[in-house]
Amino acid sequence: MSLSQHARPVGDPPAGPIPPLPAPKTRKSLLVPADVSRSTSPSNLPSKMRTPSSPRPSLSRSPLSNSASNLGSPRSISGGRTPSSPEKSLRRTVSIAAFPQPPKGGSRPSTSSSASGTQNVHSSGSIKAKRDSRVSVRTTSSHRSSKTPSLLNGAGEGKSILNSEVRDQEGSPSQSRNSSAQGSYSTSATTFDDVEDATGHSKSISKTKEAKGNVIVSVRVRPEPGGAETPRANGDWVVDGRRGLISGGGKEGGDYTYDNVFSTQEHNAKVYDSAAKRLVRRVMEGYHGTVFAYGMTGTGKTFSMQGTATSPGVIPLAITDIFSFIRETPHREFLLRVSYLEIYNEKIHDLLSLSSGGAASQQEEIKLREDSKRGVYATPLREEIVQSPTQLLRVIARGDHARRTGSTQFNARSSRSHAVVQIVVESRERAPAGGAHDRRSGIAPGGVRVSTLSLIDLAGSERAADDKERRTEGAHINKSLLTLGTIISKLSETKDKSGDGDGRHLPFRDSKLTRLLQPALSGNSLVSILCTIQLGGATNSQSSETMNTLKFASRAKNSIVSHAKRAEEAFGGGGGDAGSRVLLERYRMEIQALRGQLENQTKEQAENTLKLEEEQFEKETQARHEEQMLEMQLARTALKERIEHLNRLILCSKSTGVNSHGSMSVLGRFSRLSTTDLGSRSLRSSASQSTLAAYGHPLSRPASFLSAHSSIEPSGTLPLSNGSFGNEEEDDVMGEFADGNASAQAQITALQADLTDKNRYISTLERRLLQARRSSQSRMSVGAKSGNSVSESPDATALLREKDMEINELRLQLDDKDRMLAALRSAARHRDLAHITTDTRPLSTNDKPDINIDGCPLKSDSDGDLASKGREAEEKRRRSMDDVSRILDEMIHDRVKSGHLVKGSRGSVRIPTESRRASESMMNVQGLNPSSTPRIQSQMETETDQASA
Ligand SMILES: Nc1ncnc2c1ncn2[C@@H]1O[C@H](COP(=O)(O)OP(=O)(O)OP(=O)(O)O)[C@@H](O)[C@H]1O
Repeated sequence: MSLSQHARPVGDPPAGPIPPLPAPKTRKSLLVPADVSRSTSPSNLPSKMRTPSSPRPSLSRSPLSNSASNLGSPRSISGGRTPSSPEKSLRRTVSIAAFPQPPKGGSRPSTSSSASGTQNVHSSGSIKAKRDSRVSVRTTSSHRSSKTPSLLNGAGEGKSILNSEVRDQEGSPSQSRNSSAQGSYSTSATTFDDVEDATGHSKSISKTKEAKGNVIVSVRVRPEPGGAETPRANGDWVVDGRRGLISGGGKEGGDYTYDNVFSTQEHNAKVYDSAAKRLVRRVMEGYHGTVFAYGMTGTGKTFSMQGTATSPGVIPLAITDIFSFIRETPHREFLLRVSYLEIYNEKIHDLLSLSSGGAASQQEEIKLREDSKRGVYATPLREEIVQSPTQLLRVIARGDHARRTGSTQFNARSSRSHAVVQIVVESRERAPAGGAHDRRSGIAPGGVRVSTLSLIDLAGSERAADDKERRTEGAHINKSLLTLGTIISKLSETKDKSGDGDGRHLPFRDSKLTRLLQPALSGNSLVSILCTIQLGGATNSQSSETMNTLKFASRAKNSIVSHAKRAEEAFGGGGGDAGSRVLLERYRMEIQALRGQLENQTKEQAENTLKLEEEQFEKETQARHEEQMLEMQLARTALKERIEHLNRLILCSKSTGVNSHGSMSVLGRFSRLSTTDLGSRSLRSSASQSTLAAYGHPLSRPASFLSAHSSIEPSGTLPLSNGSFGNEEEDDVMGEFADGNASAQAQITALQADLTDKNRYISTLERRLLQARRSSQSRMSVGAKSGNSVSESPDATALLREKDMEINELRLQLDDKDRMLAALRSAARHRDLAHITTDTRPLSTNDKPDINIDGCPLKSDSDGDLASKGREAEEKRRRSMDDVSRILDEMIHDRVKSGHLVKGSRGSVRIPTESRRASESMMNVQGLNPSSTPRIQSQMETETDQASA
């Protein structure tokens, strides 16, 4: 929420509560000058620096000469003002020559050329800078000693200031920044040896010192807006960055010593290096750390914490360092999550959940809870896991955008809330079993370590505001800061009494800010407090705020004792909130679980693929079988047709084979059977025999014999001559046809019966085909599962052999049929010959046929009539025989032509090999038992030979 700018006349009397001011423990030295004019230090204001809230017309501004050309040479800076009086030009010196150059290209400025020595804020409004003969251009404001184990690498005692020469050699880090191998942005401070960790003990360091060293208090003096000189009204102030000393402030003032004092020329990079860098690295090693900026509104808290694009502040530099540390620590893995909240009017808002407009009303109320492991924490709070500095900076920038700001008397864009960035660092050894102990970081292998870095930009204290909204905000801000001040004061009292400040009786709950800061203030965390002041405050309230800030900083330095310990390593498998909070471990477990799932899925997939392949194979097999079935069906149809055809032929032959004397039965064409061996079985019966065997019927089924006639077409029905079959059966049959009318009826009946028989036969064949297919299928699938081909299976081989045999049998049967055909032809010829003989013999009454050729009883007429009728009948019969022979010849010719039959050398016909192949598909037809085949074959061969002869 951006609030409208509110201009307020300078010099309004302060209003609102101010923190109580316990007597500072620092010595008071300087006299308060009656007329302190503002003097200003050079300000290297970055281009994107915020503009002051309102110009102060009362201030005389004098842009300070701060060009690079001024660097390196002592100079006296004279502002636009004339010094009011020479006696107020006090002894202060400032190494103006060491003022930093403006940052170039957005990179962090080198602080090697930063100001050092003392800075005298001259009452005359000018700054006299004298180069300290002993001191180089380096600042001496921090790092008293690099060989102490504390956060400061030195005693936290503000007054234990070492000789500047020593500090220059040892304590002050090289200000140059360089890029690491990975291109990371690191400072010289990263190369500091951690004595405590390297040696593994800190025997020589007293506990108190260490505890004190875990709290850093720094004061940063903000340059006057627009480079104006410090007004003289507030007395002379001496800022000695090298000694960490600020002294002055008139009779209210005194000498205040801190861990770091940053003069107006110090850049953010320098501030970070001295005040926060070490703490940040400690956080990466497992300590909790809190950095907060405290000070009056407009003094540069946000500037120090956030910085600008050209001069990044503590937060972006900490982020850079966090990722540098991660890169430099390959043996550990890290997980970072960040949250960002603000306390506005004593309410907590999640800045990462807020839209840029700051839709706070829609948010769930965020409360503070306390947990033995986590300490005090806000919930529910959005946490974002970040993987890169850019990502982290973007998240924070989003929060910044949502933060409430408004215009105050001293700051056009004043933060109206306390903002807390929390970066939770989870880390663990990459190879827990490896045992590679990192000496530099001192991190032992184990579980997950969780530490928190809190970066807090407090809202500025403000005494008065005209605007109601500002007043409300100011009241809340002041109340929380007052509580903070109270706690700090009480901490020092408690410490003085009991020796430790466990905070049992401290009013942490009086404000959300102090509640949130409780773990840090109670000693669980490393603490760095950055107090910002503006020495050239034109108003009483400003100078009083400055004094308050200085006193607060002093109290904090003396009161807060930190016993921060490295966070214990937690294992995600363990219960409890702490365990469940360890995201790194949880993620690792999740990854493991997911990996397991993935493996299972891969297995399942493989199984499914196998199944699919099997199914595919089965489908293919089925398709093959269907093809085979079709082939078999075709073959069956062909066979059926052939049987029908042969039956037709048999009927023809039978009808033609009957003569009036019965000397030539239907089988008479087979001369041996019909004339010489009437008692023997006819070919028809032989054929039927095999057919019946195939049916599984007993041989004694006359109907089946007749079935041979069934397929004959009514038109093709031939009249039987008066004759009988050579056996009883045949006689009976003949009897049926003896009468013309009856014979038609009988023929129909016989045909129907035959048809039934044939159908039954066909269905039997179909059944067997089906059975054969099924058994073949099951065998094939068994073969496929066992990985063997069907042909390799002994069952399959046996089956094939069986089928082969059946095929052979079928072939033989077909041969039988062919031979029968040949025999029929031969019989027809024989009968013709016999007929010629009959023609020469006179007909006698005895010879009269009982039936005519049509099968009708002959009428008893005169002899002449009878003779003539007999001749006619004979003539008819001969014609019909000729017709039959012709038809047979034509059929055979057709067959030969079409390749279904092959003519032998002696005129015999046989089935060609190719045609036989078709019958191979009948391999599954089981039960066609050619038991009589050899005999028939021999008979037929004989007949065929005779016929061809
Ligand atoms: N060290 C500095 N060098 C240059 N400019 C500074 C410095 N400190 C502060 N400023 C400028 O002063 C103005 C106010 O600073 P900033 O907003 O950081 O103050 P603040 O303490 O955060 O105020 P508030 O409490 O009202 O938020 C900004 O324009 C900022 O750029």
